[in-house]
Amino acid sequence: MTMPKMLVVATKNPGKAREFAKMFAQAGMTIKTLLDYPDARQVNETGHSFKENAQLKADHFAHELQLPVAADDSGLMIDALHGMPGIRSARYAGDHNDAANNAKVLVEMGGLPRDQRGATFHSTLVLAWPDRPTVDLIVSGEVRGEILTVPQGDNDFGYDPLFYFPPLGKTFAEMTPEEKNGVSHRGIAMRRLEQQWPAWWAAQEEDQA
Ligand SMILES: O=c1nc[nH]c2c1ncn2[C@H]1C[C@H](O)[C@@H](COP(=O)(O)OP(=O)(O)OP(=O)(O)O)O1
Ligand SMILES: [Mg+2]
Repeated sequence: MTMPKMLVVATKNPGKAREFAKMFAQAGMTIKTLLDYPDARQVNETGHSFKENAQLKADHFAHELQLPVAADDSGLMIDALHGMPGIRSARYAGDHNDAANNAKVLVEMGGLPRDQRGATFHSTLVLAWPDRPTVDLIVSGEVRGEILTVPQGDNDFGYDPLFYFPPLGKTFAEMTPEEKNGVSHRGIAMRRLEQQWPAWWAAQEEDQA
């Protein structure tokens, strides 16, 4: 079976792009992202679950680019907010404004004590072959943590400065890329994808031949 040296990850988020570049490099692959295809037609994330949105993005961009594509839909589910912002994480307080989103989380959680600040980061990854939406490969990963009352750390990706991971005693924004990939929702999903994609890929290529 022949795995490609290059894969398109259908994301416009530079934080995700950075993490995927590193993780795929370890698997011997380089990636392109939507930042490399500025003219690609966009898609609205109208799904009702991480899985639906990841599938929507993967299928749309596989068709649009006529290439195999991986997509990630992810977000933060806060216990005390009944799972919000969840699939609305990117647009919780305004479109893709990380600072405003973080500020809104802090306001909504008010002065809740530490034992009521639990949260889950979720990532669903979908690998899609152009125009064959029924054979998507789907994996997911989750990690538990606590929402701090004050942001901590320099990594500027999304909710990372608020997400404290007790086993390492720091927030995702205070971790090295290796540390974060080692424990994160996206890292877990990625390792599940790595186990499954060679067989999946071979089956798609066989189908095409
Ligand atoms: O590891 C993470 N560390 C911090 N924040 C994170 C993480 N993972 C997801 N998040 C946040 C970012 C965004 O507010 C939302 C994802 O929304 P989501 O639609 O999947 O991504 P996006 O719109 O930023 O980029 P795109 O859809 O082009 O991949 O959750
Ligand atoms: Mg999005």
